[in-house]
Amino acid sequence: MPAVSFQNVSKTYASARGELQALKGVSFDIQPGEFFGLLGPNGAGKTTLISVLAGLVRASGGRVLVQGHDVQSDYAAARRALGVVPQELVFDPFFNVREALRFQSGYFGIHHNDDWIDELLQGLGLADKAGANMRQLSGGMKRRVLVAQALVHKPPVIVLDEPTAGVDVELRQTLWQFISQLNKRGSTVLLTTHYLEEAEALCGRIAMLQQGRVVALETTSDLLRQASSNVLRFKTDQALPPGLAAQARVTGRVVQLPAHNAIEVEQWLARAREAGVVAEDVEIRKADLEDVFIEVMERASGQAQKVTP
Ligand SMILES: Nc1ncnc2c1ncn2[C@@H]1O[C@H](COP(=O)(O)OP(=O)(O)OP(=O)(O)O)[C@@H](O)[C@H]1O
Repeated sequence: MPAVSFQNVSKTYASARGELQALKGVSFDIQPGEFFGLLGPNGAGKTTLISVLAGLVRASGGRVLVQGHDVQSDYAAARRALGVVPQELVFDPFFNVREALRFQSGYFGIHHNDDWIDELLQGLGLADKAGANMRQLSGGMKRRVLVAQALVHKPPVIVLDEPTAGVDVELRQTLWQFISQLNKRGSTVLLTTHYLEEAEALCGRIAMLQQGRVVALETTSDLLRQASSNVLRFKTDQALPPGLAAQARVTGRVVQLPAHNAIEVEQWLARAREAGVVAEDVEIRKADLEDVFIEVMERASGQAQKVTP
């Protein structure tokens, strides 16, 4: 049985400008023990899909099962199997950290949970903050508490919605070490993130969403294999000729061009030179998930419009 099963899920929001179809028939399964990434540009529908999974938003069509439990008709069982770390910092300012975690345990009918609470505090670098009031914690520390809260009932499926948005390197490392450990022990993880290098490093399989549709669903290694094997990168102050501009990803002075081999690299550089473009700091790097993401998004939208993750 899949850990999570999305079956033809659709969601239409009523908005001032009419109806907005945020999800258009999304179907895929996540198997037990997977570390699964859900990627897509802003507005693709990631948070909506996760909100439907968590029972916070009602789907307009289709259904979602968590370990076989329908998130609508069997809400309590589905919710118990899920640990959802929300994007926003929501917390009760009157509790200290340990009290907040005990309270959350009680919500799931779990008493005497201090052994696991201690393990969570330790694993998330919160051990010395157990007695601190939630109000006194920094944003990063609050985020750690949110993760601990989501895990307090030992859910088999962990859902992280952009957990590292705006957090420092140390918290990212602590978080990923701890979540990876839980994943090795058998937990299923569903992660949305705009940090593609994180997704590349952590996720075994990835779904990419665009405008409410799944446009790629593959193992991370298969996705990486699809990419042009290399990328030529250089800096320039000159404008690129149209032939190069159509193929290039340009960020400020930095130009990146897909290149399969040394001949293609030489051809790009020759064309740049002919157009009077002076290339500085030339380097060749391996294609990464960000390159694949951009290729997939451009292919899916059927135009050469540039999309940033
Ligand atoms: N409550 C709502 N009412 C109306 N429209 C909404 C609502 N929530 C989301 N939307 C719209 O649905 C679409 C999908 O939004 P969603 O937040 O799911 O995307 P996302 O992929 O999570 O984006 P981001 O990466 O920016 O978090 C967007 O066009 C958004 O404006």
